Amino acid sequence: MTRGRHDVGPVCHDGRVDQLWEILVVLTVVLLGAVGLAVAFLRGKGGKTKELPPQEPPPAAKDAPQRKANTYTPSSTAKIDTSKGSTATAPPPADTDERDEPPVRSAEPKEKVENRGGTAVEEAPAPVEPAPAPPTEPSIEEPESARGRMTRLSSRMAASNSAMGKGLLGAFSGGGKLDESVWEEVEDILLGADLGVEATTELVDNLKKRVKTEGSASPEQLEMWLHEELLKLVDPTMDRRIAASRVGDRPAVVMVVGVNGTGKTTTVGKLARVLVAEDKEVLLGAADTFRAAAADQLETWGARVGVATVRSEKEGADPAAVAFDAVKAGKDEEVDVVIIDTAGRLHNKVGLMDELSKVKRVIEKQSPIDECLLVLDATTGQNGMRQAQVFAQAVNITGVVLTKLDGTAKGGIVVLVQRELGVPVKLVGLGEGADDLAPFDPKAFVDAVLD
Ligand SMILES: Nc1nc2c(ncn2[C@@H]2O[C@H](COP(=O)(O)OP(=O)(O)OP(=O)(O)O)[C@@H](O)[C@H]2O)c(=O)[nH]1
Repeated sequence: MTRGRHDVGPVCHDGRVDQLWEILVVLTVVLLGAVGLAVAFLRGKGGKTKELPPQEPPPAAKDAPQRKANTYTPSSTAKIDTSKGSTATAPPPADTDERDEPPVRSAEPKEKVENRGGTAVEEAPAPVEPAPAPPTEPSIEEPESARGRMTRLSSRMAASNSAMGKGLLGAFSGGGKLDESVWEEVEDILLGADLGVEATTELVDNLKKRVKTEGSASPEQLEMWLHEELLKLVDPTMDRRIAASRVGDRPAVVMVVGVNGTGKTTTVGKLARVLVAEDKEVLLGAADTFRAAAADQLETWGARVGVATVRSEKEGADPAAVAFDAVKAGKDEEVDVVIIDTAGRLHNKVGLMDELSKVKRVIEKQSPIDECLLVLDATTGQNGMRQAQVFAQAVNITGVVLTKLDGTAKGGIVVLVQRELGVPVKLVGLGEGADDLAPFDPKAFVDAVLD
């Protein structure tokens, strides 16, 4: 028994131990299961994509300055920022995991990257091979050189003035039979072309004299004399140079005046192009503060050829103050020439003339005015001449720009205006194109009219 008990004893003891082990195993399994569930639960929760707060735009985009209008800031440079399109930089890395990769240059222009704002990171353009920078977008136009423009544009003058030339040559085609009716016809044609009474009489008288001296004349001979007499009237001896080079240690100052609609602002823009083509440093002054859009128009003209514009952001600002600032800036920046656009319209004529005189006086506190160009619309004929006289009383006109000569058969206005004002036509506008302004060449003009 004892043995049995003894025998049984250990068996009983072993059984309890087994039970204890079973309980322990079950407990362990339950505990592990609970831990597993907890971990799974936590994982499941944390495994979901965390909603990120809205991303800030990449620093490059956020901090990049807004593209400024081409407005001159006297304290900084007179040149506009011509680097548009040339400073394209790689966008910031799309993901922190990729930061170790070498920086690449974005194939896209910087502007586009900036415009995307916060989404730029996710939509970063595919990097391109780190290669030489892509060619920059040409943002500055290269204006046509002034030389040869008259030749290019003379066909436009010929087209509109061919009636005058054809009429004159037709009148003389009879050769020797030059009776009074022929001379009257010639006079009518010249007067119709706005040559003016004085110049017309002079030309006809001179031709009559030559015919009288020679006894008779062939149509070819008459054509040659007509050419010579017209050229004499247009006067190739006048100095038609534009004062656009530095005078000593200051820039040349060019003031542009004229009635609104004659093409003044357009002419200032075109003139800037002519001068840029001649490697001049130009600064524009938008002193036409009467018409709100005039400064924008001028600024756009300038920006096309990399020329800055001094302007006021305030509509109706004092034009004299703008002109003063422009000339001062031109001096500070040591440009070659400052061109000032002025208003052509005010509530009344006296007001306009007073304003122009004031602009002139105020500019002269900074610098003498080297050139004062009057812009005249060739299509307005005698009416334009009356306007010219009014301007000539307010400011000292040194030259005339005759615009829209492409659209008129009245080319004789060139002679008339020079005679009435005693100043040369220096430039002619022969179209709406940016480079359709040419230095006036008397011979090319007469050739275009008669050929
Ligand atoms: N056909 C032709 N059109 C021209 C010429 N010059 C200027 N124009 C046009 O004339 C119109 C008036 O030009 P603007 O420069 O705005 O005239 P503006 O004298 O400055 O006018 P305001 O600013 O109102 O004083 C524009 O449509 C020009 O394109 C030219 O030589 N030929």
